[in-house]
Amino acid sequence: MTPAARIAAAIEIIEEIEQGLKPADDVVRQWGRSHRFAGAKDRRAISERVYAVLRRRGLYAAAGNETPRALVMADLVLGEGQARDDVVTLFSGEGHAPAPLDDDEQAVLSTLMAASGQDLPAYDVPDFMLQELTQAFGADLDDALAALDRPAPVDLRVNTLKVSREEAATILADAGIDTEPTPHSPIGLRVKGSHLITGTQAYKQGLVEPMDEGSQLAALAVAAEPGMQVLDMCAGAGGKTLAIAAAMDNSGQIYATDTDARRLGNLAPRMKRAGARNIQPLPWPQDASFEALNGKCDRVLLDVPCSGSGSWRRHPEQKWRVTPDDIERLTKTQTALLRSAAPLVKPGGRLVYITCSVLPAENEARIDAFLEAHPDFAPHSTPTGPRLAPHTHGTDGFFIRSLQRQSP
Ligand SMILES: C[S@@+](CC[C@H](N)C(=O)[O-])C[C@H]1O[C@@H](n2cnc3c(N)ncnc32)[C@H](O)[C@@H]1O
Repeated sequence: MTPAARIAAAIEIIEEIEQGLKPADDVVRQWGRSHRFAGAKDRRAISERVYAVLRRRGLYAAAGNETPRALVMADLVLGEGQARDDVVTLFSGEGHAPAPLDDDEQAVLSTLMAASGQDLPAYDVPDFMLQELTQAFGADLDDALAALDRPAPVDLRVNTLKVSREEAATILADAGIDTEPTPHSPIGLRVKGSHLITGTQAYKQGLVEPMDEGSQLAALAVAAEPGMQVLDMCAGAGGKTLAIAAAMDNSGQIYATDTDARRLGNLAPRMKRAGARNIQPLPWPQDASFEALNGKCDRVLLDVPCSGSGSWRRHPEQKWRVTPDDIERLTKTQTALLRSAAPLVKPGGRLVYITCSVLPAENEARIDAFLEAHPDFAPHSTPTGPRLAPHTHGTDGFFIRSLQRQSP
């Protein structure tokens, strides 16, 4: 593909992402599948362009405007320092190049050429989030936001039901994939270079699963032990459920449930691949109550739905999709989930609340309110502390609080 055809492809992909219906990585992947003529280098270049735009979308939109074509022009000018004539040449309309710039776009290009650092907003985040982010990071705000804007590494969770971390690293190395141990998680490997992990035998045989190191640490913070009764109330497709099953060495019981039956349906094949035998998928009850588990659970995991603001490295499009109304709706759900989880924990057991958000409204504020209303729960320390973030741990942003139910 020519450079101009790659630009046209990036614009097409960004147009679909901007509709807000699908995660950006799904759109990029589907484009690759339906354009087989694009080689690996083309696909990489197109994907890099798309993500460069998504990571600086706020700044680019402020500097020019927010049509996908203008956002890509902004990346060429402000991200790469391309000259005006070169941009006009790329938008030639010839062959597979994007259509020529119209008069309005020529004007946007002039504005972009004149834009200087001082004209641009200091931070590429929605205004309504800035106060929360400042509260969360204080003097580290610049470092934290810069780290949330950088691409994330590919981390793998080693399935210790089948192999040790060292064995998995050797098997991957034999397949041409070099890794290094993750610095904080004892069950993680960080992949060096770019590889399609889901195509490897190690993945197909259930030896490794792609999982951010922060997510691994969050699952380990549940501190589930063999023989325990565990409820994973927001199991989704079971990423953390499977990590907990391995920590329990397949002994005891994990009930995995979710309001989204389709996502939960993806757990069964993953359990099979992982050789996890102590997980019981549980349909979400119509009355949203789990009376049979009242006071019986050693651990209840609440990996609650959240803004995803800790995962902007992987899902930069989320930054501009979440609205203040979403945050309000999410915090209500988080409060309701905490309330319904509390009675399920047995005395001496723990409720573990996890978000992949860095916003205090979804984190500290929820826990403070919960503890105020539930004096029978008290904070229990976790090895990493409550906050993980890219600038401090090299992980996605996570909030993890373990709350122990006191014996009467
Ligand atoms: C952060 S995701 C869970 C990810 C999963 N634990 C993992 O490790 O892959 C949050 C999950 O909460 C579920 N959810 C959304 N609203 C819910 C509700 N009111 N009650 C329970 N689960 C809910 C979503 O369907 C979603 O699967």
